[in-house]
Amino acid sequence: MAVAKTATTLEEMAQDLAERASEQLRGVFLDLLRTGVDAGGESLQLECSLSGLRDSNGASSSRVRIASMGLDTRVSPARISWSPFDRQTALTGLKREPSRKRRKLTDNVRERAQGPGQEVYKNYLTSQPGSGVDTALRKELTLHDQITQRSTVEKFIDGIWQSIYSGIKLDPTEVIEQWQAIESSGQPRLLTDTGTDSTVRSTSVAQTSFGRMNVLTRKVSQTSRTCRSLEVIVQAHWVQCFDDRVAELTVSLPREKAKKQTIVEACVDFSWSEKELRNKMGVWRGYHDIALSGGWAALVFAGMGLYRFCKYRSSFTGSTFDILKARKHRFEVAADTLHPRWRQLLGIIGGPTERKYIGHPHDWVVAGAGDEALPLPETYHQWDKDFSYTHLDEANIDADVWGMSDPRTVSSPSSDGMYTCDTCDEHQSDDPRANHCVCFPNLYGSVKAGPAPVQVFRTPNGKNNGLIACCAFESGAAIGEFVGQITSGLANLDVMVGQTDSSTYQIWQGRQGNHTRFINHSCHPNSEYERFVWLGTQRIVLVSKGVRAEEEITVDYSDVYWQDLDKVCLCGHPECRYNKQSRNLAIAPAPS
Ligand SMILES: C[S@@+](CC[C@H](N)C(=O)[O-])C[C@H]1O[C@@H](n2cnc3c(N)ncnc32)[C@H](O)[C@@H]1O
Repeated sequence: MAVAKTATTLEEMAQDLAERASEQLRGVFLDLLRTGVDAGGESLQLECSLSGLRDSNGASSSRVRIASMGLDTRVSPARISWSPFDRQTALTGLKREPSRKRRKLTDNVRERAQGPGQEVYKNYLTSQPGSGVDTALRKELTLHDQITQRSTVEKFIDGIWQSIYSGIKLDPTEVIEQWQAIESSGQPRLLTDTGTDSTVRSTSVAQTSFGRMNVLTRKVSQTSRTCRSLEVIVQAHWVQCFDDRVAELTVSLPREKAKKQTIVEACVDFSWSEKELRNKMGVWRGYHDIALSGGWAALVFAGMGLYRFCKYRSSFTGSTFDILKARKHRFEVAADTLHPRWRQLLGIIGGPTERKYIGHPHDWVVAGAGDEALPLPETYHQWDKDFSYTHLDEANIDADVWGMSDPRTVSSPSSDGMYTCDTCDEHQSDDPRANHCVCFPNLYGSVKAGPAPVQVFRTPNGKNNGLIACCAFESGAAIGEFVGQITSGLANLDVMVGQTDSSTYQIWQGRQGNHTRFINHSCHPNSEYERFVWLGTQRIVLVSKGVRAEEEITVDYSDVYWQDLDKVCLCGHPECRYNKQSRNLAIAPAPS
């Protein structure tokens, strides 16, 4: 392949090819491993190279390896070793120094470790003691680690979920407020005001200015994020207007001429060269296509990777758009319920600003690919016409049963008024500045993390609703506390039984609780309940055993639950203990 282009373009092309090839090679090997290929104890190497490249003097350079993957079937389980785009070799091959831009773009190692949605993979890397990220990436990865690597599309979708579930606040009024603050005084007001913001509670001079700087930085970052969203909305909409103008001109002109004339009109208005406009248009069309398939929420909440995703377009395939289409209503449920004002941003292009999904995120049950979400009560009407569900953040004690006492209490504070964690031995406190226990930081002791990135979904196989993970939960991460009404004496209802040295209690979630209420049983679950004591009170926490994005979250309800139940388990696992066959066999074993 002879290439005669500028260094930047060539490097970009090599990077683009490397990314595509790496993804393909990995897929090929993973498919082989999944089908149980018998490579006869061999070590195989698959390589992808660029050859015929010329350096700046026009001389041929050596072959440049852009991706390589090894499969070692001599070990069990078979291992894949992966060498991504080797910038050093590639650029030596091209006899050119990496440009500053390229250095950033090709630094996929760091991006892989830091990009949104990389929790599972990131933890693999950081769990290698003393290993630098670069060396860790080159380490041999097990099949499981390889599978948990996310494709470009999956990473992009992770980015959307992460920003929807993060604390970012997208609100056009913020932009106006910040602008007015600058215009009215020309001073950085937050730095000179006495400050009434609740986050500014400092005492020393440095603390005071740090606190104010925190507030200013938060507000400006938020404003900038909102502006960026406005920018991509306008640019995506511009593409629609461009297409409409071309269509209009096509009535009297051949299509190519109509397009050309529309570009010229735009260049005049933008004061840009045609090349500049065409480059921008390519990216903006990407924004337009994302909004068209995944809805405006997908575009507005796209993470940091949006520009890159649209610039390189290596994942712009029909299946990517199908994946986004399938999630459109799911993104909207989360965006509407967690960011009630986000649709106001669409006002800038005269788009619809009315919220579609109102209420709590779990007031809605997301349905099959591309279907609108259903109101939660509707999904229980066949059993209870008046079904309603109260969302709780904390357990609620049934005073008729327990009066003013909490049956979950297991210990009192020590003489200094502090509680110590019996797992990590550190002080616990609801004040993040005084807390040292890091056992479940997304649930206790830290600044409250946002809601867990999970949705109630319609199961396709007769279990009614279930809980689906939008993002991966690495093994050991808390998915939520089992929150409901703390009571006792209920019979014939699904309850969690809790026990301390002095009492036995039930947690009932039938009509009040949190998302853990919707978790189904599996004989091969991906999460489990753990007891944990927070501030002297027993808590039951749902902990991941390694949940992947888009997977149903399940637990094992235990044999005690199923024993005398007149029900069949629908978990579908090959080793299901309570499916129709297992139950029939248990009742009438086949004659030997
Ligand atoms: C705590 S709820 C889970 C959410 C429930 N699917 C719903 O729609 O409300 C427990 C109930 O879900 C159903 N369920 C959970 N796991 C199941 C499984 N593996 N097979 C069949 N039904 C299941 C049973 O009806 C069970 O009583």
